[in-house]
Amino acid sequence: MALPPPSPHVLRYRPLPLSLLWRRHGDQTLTGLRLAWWISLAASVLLGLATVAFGWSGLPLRFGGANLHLTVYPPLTLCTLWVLCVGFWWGAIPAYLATLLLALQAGMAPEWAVVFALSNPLGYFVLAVAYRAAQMPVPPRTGSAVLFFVAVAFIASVFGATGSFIWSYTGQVGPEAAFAIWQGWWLGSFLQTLVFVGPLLAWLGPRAMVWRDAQLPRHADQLLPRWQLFAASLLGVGGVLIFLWLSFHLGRGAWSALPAPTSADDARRLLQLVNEYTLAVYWIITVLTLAVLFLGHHFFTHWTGALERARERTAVERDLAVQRHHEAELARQELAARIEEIQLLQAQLREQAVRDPLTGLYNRRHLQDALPRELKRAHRAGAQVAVVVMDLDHFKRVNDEHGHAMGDHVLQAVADLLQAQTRAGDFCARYGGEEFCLVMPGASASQTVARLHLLQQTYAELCVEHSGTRLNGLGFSAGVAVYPQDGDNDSALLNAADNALYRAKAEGRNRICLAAKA
Ligand SMILES: Nc1nc2c(ncn2[C@@H]2O[C@H](COP(=O)(O)OP(=O)(O)OP(=O)(O)O)[C@@H](O)[C@H]2O)c(=O)[nH]1
Repeated sequence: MALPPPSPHVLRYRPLPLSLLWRRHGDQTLTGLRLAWWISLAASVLLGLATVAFGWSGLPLRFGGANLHLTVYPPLTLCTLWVLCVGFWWGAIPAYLATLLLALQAGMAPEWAVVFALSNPLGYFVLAVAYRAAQMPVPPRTGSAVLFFVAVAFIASVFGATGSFIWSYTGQVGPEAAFAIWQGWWLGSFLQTLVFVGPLLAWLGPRAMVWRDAQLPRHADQLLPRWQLFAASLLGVGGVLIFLWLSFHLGRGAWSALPAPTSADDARRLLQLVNEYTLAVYWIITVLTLAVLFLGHHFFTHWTGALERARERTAVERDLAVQRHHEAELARQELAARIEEIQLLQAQLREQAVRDPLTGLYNRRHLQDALPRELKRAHRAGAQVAVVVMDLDHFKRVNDEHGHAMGDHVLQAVADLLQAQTRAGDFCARYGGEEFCLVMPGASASQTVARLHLLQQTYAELCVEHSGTRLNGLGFSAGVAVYPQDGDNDSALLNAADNALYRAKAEGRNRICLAAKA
């Protein structure tokens, strides 16, 4: 069945708790996993015992000019797969039991066998910590995953091969044989890991991990504790140093145990020992080169990835900022339009508050505000201000004889006339029903009277037409008061003009009276 390619985080090392062997996980019973583990445990023990029974423990091999006794240990392959695909304890326990029983069967003293069996779990511990710390994909399917796998497998093999010393010590072998056993042990488990575990892990690993993640979905990526990174680095450096030290120490022991060469055979043995001795140095150089390659590749991809992510983030933030700026500009324009609308409405309201709706002239309220201002200005300038109160004559008759609508038309016509015939700076207001007030800053009494006569003449000639009725020959009376001589404030002036108007009405209408003549 073709599997979809698993995401990189699925392929990272994620140990499962051993408690899954006896505890339920949600509604998963995980029977298959448990059964597989028990079968592996039994197989490891049987294969371990068979190693001794059938004498598989060492394969003589000539490698790089050195004679080696490669240790072959099948449970190692099985248990390493469990460690990397499922978790440390899942592989460490079968490996420990298999080695323990093997050692006892081989006749090792039980107190030594108990310690001896710890060597493989020690190597597994190194594997597990390194994979957890590096967060590398476990299946060696990419260049950096292969480099990492080889480097870590070497260091784990060195730790796992520490059992060779107990084996040599309890077996009472000489220094020369001890060196050969050590070399064969670590190299055997290293090659086994590369040749069997590597390909199996590349093929089986992704399937096992996809299955594991489907059964036991991960909740969140846990941040790795710093101590694990530190421990992994320490184990890596420590493993290389232990390997160097042990190889040199054992090599020197084997060297000094050799008798001085007296024959060609002795010289060959010496040469062979030198070969084996230098092989250790080659391995260290190889592993260090792999480690440097891995780290270089890892850091390079990490940094370029971080740079790429930062570039993408910056581009997204820049687009966002441009979009926000655009939105802010739109909002600003919208706000400006609204403010303009409000200001227009406010101006309209202000205008409505000071205007008379029928004639469009200023109303009495505005007159009360504006007249004192004009008087103050005139006071500062030492100027005169003429205030006229005018009243249409016999206006009641217009209403009575031609209707209220005609009356309104006449009022509007008077307002138009006043606005047309007043100078800029003068202003007119509707003072009452058919009463108007004209304020003429800077005008003298005579100028005002002359202007009013002109208005009277135009008004008399005016022809107002409404609903087929024409009306003309109209007149008005007016009273004039001039600041400052007729009053020094608005109400005094209006009173004086009102009184003059009263006189004009009393004297027969259609005339202009000055307050000064009272
Ligand atoms: N059509 C109309 N008539 C108004 C308005 N305001 C006041 N009037 C009328 O104006 C008339 C004023 O009448 P009066 O005060 O007797 O004055 P008059 O008839 O002009 O007489 P004199 O002022 O004495 O010449 C009344 O009939 C009011 O109803 C208005 O807005 N429209």
